[in-house]
Amino acid sequence: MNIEQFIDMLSAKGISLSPQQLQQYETYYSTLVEWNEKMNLTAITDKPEVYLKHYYDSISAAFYFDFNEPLHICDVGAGAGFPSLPIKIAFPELHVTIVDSLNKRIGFLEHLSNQLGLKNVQFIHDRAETFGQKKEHREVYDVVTARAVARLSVLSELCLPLVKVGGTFVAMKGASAKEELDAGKKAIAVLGGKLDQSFSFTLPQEESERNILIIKKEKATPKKYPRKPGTPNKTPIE
Ligand SMILES: C[S@@+](CC[C@H](N)C(=O)[O-])C[C@H]1O[C@@H](n2cnc3c(N)ncnc32)[C@H](O)[C@@H]1O
Repeated sequence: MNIEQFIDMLSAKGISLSPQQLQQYETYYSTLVEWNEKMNLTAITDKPEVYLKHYYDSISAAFYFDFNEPLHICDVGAGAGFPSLPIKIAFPELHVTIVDSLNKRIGFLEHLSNQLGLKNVQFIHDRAETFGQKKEHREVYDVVTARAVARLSVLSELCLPLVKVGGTFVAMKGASAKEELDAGKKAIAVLGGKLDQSFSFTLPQEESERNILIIKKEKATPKKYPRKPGTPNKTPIE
């Protein structure tokens, strides 16, 4: 996907980008590729592929969920910033907290955020299992996002405790979404969530299936979740 196609396809979805926002995506790309030489951030480095499989794919969540409000989102296991940073560039009013268990990636995100001049972003080095037990992060986020982090049953245990009651967990999944949903139904219910809607689509210019699951937080998550890493006999809630 070249930049003109990126602009046109987003515009067709009602998302228009200013020259400054387009410059931010360009700076994101050059910083990502530069730091990727020193550390493992992404296997995708070809520019049109980054625009399609990282930026456009990340922003596709906004085709199904309205980010056009000053919501506070938490992105669990964002790695090199996906999906939350492409979304933040497109919707600058958002407040974004990223939690990732790999400190090197947090270092990259801090540098990137300075390069991009992002405001209202926070990067935290922690495991979601411990982060979600901290009072200041538990059940406070309007929206929690996650892409390519874990199976839905496990991911729900990491993400739903962070969502405030009435808020939303947006899980970005591949072709295994239906099977993961079947296996994850119990976990979602135990953790206080309920599947509201799911959307299946393919990215432009390629065939692989994408699924966006919109899971509403209906009631508080029991205090024992998320269980700590190393909890004896810990198996997914399935
Ligand atoms: C495969 S990468 C995906 C990164 C990004 N979400 C994307 O779509 O490109 C998974 C990321 O999740 C982080 N991660 C895995 N388990 C985690 C946990 N329990 N708590 C916090 N971060 C975690 C890893 O450090 C890694 O950066």
